[in-house]
Amino acid sequence: MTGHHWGYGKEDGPSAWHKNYPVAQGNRQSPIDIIPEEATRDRDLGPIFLDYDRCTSINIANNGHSVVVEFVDSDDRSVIRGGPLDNPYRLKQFHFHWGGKGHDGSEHTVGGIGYASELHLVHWNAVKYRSFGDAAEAPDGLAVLGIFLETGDDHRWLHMITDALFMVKYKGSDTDFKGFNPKCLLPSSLHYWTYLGSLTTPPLHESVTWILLKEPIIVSDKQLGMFRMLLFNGEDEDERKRMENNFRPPQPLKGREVRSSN
Ligand SMILES: NS(=O)(=O)c1ccc(NCc2ccco2)cc1
Ligand SMILES: [Zn+2]
Repeated sequence: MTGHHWGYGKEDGPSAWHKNYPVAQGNRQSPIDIIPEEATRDRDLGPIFLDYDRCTSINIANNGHSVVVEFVDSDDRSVIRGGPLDNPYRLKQFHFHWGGKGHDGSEHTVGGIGYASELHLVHWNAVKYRSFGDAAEAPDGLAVLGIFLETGDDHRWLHMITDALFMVKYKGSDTDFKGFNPKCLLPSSLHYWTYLGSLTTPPLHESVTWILLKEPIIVSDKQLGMFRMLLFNGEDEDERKRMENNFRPPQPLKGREVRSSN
């Protein structure tokens, strides 16, 4: 891996990340396999609140690892709060992880079962830290809301995203993406599992309070197939590598507790 280039291939994929990022073998790595019957039902664990009504999306981009929608995070206009969180955390971006055609591509698994895809809404603790970068290096710096995607009928709002993917086919491309509220991507229930973990891609910082919704959203095979039109490589590179299987497999639990909302 020249420099700190990493990917999802045989040579630069998750099994090689520890060479440049030794924390890959740390004690609070993500994702994990969630075993529902082993999760602790914690009566003190209240509901989460997603105040996204004044959220401001900026753009959609292909960063060579996933497709990312970024938000204005210079004030508390869109935050997640409650549940396991002691402060409100500001929404910074969301992105997806997915598999190859007919293959699962979620990062977390539930009772050893994967989903077709997983959506991550990334938030940072702006009460305690001055920037996302600083928060990303702190044990209570980030909160990522994970939502599983299961295949079935078309998702009524996902087309807003899939319609824009042709504009960001190549690594390093981005385009305006204003007025998108991720509330439209939530399932009906906000019941969740939560545990202390890490970023699931390098730099793999152990700074994430994970909040995983139990109820998946339903998207169609066709919609998911649109994500596979994206490429890992830039327009200038001669090799065309379809962006798929951009997920890290489950990591050792190392004695961590997984809690369940009521
Ligand atoms: N898949 S995820 O939700 O755990 C996730 C979320 C955000 C980042 N950001 C990468 C980063 C953080 C600091 C510098 O660069 C990486 C991974
Ligand atoms: Zn992610």
